[in-house]
Amino acid sequence: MDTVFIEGLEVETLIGAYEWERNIRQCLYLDLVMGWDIRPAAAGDALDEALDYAKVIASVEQFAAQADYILVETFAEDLASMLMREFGIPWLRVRVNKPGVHPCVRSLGVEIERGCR
Ligand SMILES: Nc1nc2c(c(=O)[nH]1)N=C([C@H](O)[C@@H](O)CO)CN2
Repeated sequence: MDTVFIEGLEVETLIGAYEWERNIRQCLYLDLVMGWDIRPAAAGDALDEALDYAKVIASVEQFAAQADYILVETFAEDLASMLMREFGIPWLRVRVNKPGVHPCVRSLGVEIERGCR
């Protein structure tokens, strides 16, 4: 399956299990790989046949701005569901990187795949 990807999308959101995290906004870095047949868009050189990554970014930013989760797991699940529903994406991989959590770790988080390839 063809894919459209977005790597290292930086968003700010309310997320975390600890008390000190409930009053701040933190940065997450998101990597998205989304299944999409790119042939119709390529054949007509037509944006309206493409999975418009500018629209995906806008939706993700809106989602993150309104989100309030304890776990990165829940953030990833709900983001994946929203994108599949809103854009008709049949399969995707969502990786949520939460930086600066541990002094010995550059980044940690979760990666999920949902839907059918
Ligand atoms: N599997 C997870 N473990 C932890 C999470 C999480 O979201 N998923 N979150 C935390 C804290 O919020 C931590 O990131 C704060 O530094 C701990 N473990």
